[in-house]
Amino acid sequence: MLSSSISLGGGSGTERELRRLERGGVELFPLPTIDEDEKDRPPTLPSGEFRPKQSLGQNYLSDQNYVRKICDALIDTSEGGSRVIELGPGAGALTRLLHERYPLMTAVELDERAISLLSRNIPDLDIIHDDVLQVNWMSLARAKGGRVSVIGNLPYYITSQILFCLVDSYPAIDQAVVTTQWEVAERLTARPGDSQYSILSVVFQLYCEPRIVFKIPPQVFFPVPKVDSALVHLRFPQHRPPLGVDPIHLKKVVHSAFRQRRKMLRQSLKGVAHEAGVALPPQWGVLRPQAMTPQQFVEVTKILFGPADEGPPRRVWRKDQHGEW
Ligand SMILES: C[S@@+](CC[C@H](N)C(=O)[O-])C[C@H]1O[C@@H](n2cnc3c(N)ncnc32)[C@H](O)[C@@H]1O
Repeated sequence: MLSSSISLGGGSGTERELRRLERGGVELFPLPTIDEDEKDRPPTLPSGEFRPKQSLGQNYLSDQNYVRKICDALIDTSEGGSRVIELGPGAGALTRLLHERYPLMTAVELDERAISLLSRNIPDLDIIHDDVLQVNWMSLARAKGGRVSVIGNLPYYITSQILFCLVDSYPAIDQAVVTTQWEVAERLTARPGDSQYSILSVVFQLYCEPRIVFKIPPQVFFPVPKVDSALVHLRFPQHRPPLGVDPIHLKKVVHSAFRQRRKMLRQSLKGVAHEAGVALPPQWGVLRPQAMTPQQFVEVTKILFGPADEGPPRRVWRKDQHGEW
């Protein structure tokens, strides 16, 4: 049962109340109410529900302005929003507004406590109770009749892995509007020469068009994280030109090059070139990964392994185990 609620809308009174409840051993859980009259008020925090689990990356959105801004960044035109997929709805901060706009949306959540709460508060919400890393995006898009739009305030402990899953299933994805740590957003969008330029930059800029929509301050989450966040928009082009190489080979090249990011390719790709049985031409050997465009990584792969069909979408970029890069 939902019991007494207190406002999470900021102010020292709220903070004091939270600390008092915590000291009293009351389990806290930030739940935005779904009462029509309450729509524009700050979210509320009923006691007696459940405590945010750090192990599930549960930092809940507690600021209605940001809830609205995030939802506004998604434009999906499928009928009833049937192709909108929310990852990690939690207590429903985004879900409430998304479901108003996209009544046929689907949400994927692992935490049973959140699922039972959502089922009570939004009874006709379509929920998949599963690990987001187990979602078969190709089947889901087939079932939905087309490429899907992904949205979510992501659990940060698996952000990159979730995003790599989307890349591995690129034909199934139209767009993704997701929160990430600010540093991850910088890496996704960094250009050659930037200090944040990394594997993430190369891979995501080859498969989609990543863009930072806005910065998000820590204070709009509960519990308050230690880092800034960003809303990132990834647009997956419907007709991306084929890479012209086997993505498994490309992964070998990109990973080996960035494993020794300060070294020239003639050093960092020695093992890969040996495996391919090809000597890297000297003009390529003197390059360093930090200065290479994403397309140049494709070119090096082509030189070493030859041109190839990209093959069907499959697990290439995501790791086998949970974990960040
Ligand atoms: C950062 S919270 C966001 C909650 C809510 N959308 C909000 O903005 O307040 C991340 C959510 O992802 C869920 N989650 C964490 N790991 C998951 C996984 N592997 N599969 C599905 N959901 C997961 C958590 O339970 C939590 O509800």
